[in-house]
Amino acid sequence: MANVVIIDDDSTFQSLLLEHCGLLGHEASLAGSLEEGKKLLSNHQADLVFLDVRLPDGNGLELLPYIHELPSSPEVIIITGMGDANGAEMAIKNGAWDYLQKPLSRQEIILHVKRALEYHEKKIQRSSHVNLKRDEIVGKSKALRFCLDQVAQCAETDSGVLITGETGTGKELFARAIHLNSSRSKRPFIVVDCASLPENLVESILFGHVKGAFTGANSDRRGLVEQADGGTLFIDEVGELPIEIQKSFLRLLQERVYRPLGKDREHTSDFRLVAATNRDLEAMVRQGTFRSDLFFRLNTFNIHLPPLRERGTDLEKLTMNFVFSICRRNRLPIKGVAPETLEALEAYSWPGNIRELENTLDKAIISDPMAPVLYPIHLPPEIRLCGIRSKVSLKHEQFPEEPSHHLPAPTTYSLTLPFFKEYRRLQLSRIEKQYLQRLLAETEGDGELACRLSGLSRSRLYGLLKIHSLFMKEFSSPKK
Ligand SMILES: Nc1ncnc2c1ncn2[C@@H]1O[C@H](COP(=O)(O)OP(=O)(O)OP(=O)(O)O)[C@@H](O)[C@H]1O
Repeated sequence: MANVVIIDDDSTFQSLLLEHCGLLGHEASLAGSLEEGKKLLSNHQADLVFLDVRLPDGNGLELLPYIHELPSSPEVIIITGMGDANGAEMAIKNGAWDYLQKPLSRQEIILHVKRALEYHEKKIQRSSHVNLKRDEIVGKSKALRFCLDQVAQCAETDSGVLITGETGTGKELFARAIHLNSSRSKRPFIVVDCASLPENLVESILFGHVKGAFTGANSDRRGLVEQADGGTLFIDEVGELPIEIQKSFLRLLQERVYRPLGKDREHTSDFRLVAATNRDLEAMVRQGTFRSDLFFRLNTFNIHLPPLRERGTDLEKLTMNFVFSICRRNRLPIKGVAPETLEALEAYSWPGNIRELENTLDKAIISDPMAPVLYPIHLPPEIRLCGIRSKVSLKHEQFPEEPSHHLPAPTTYSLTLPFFKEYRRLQLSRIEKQYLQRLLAETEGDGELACRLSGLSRSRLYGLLKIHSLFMKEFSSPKK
């Protein structure tokens, strides 16, 4: 039995859908407006949503991004009374299952409900993260979850995979996760780093050689391709593979045969290929520095890892994990992370991605090993500056209604909580400052009015403004 949510204010259509969902053995719930629909979806594990475009309190399509983020990731069928091509485009771009126009016949309703739910069930089975071994992959942003779904998809097949993404985004980590989740997980995972292959030894390292095959070949050597037999061969930095070797490499991928140097017989190896690059292989093909046939062979299934700056809350999770493991590795007490430090880390663009984050935290912790909390002062100047710049630009924005608490979800801080006193002091100071800034803005610098509104005495208000480096023109010097 599946859960269907119907968000439509048309009572005839509501009853029609209710009746047919019931006949198919599914449970259906009703909402007549955007607001009701949102409430219903937040309390229901929906599998399928029928969403009307014209609702009394707005356009139904506005709900799409929200629905997309729901943990049950339901399918959405957009219903509209009149054809609207722009709406359809937006709906499809936002991942809607279908876009239908009223009136709908009984058969049409049954067909669409059945198809969408069948697809949904398969999707859920495929992307079940419960069984996916994530290795050390930290994060649960939407962008990362999408890549994990792709790993789950690959796990069921033996096809080649090309992982792309900027440096330090975790390409090797993902390659290992693909191996770990595949039927080859008990066999070797062999890494070939094309960027560090000495040009004159590429063939020998990949394919092996027999003693005496060339000057310096003092003994037989098994190549990496042979070692990968039965397992996974991970070709890292494949864009660096010399053009001269690309031809024999293509043959290896097509036929799984190779010839060790000095042997007259060809050998076979049964490996799964996973390749990775931070270079634009298509551009290299256009420039003639990468073979197009090899590119097409590698690019059977592509996983593109997003840069850290596009992973939202993952940065905080990664930071907490790294701080914990770096402190453990160096036998230091586990440090806390001040909210300002997180803000500075979040404001930085991380061209070196997760590797750069880990290295930065490593240096920050070692620079002051006994400090119980990591403050911005421990960070490199360029990252601190980003934090300061973002704070300055925030000042120009409207003040938030509620003070932001910046206490991460309990799980993220469970082992790296800052000291209570320190945390309390920082939060109080932040809230005080926000209050004072708002007071200054609302009273437009009128000291008397500010005292009346806030209930603070003149000297207390002056003192607080001074602490927070704020300025009110009528308070340039306190009255004695
Ligand atoms: N999601 C993640 N969770 C935890 N650690 C991660 C994650 N992604 C990457 N890392 C860590 O970041 C570092 C860099 O990852 P990795 O070597 O896999 O990146 P890469 O994309 O292959 O880099 P390059 O392109 O430079 O070879 C490693 O220490 C890895 O463990």
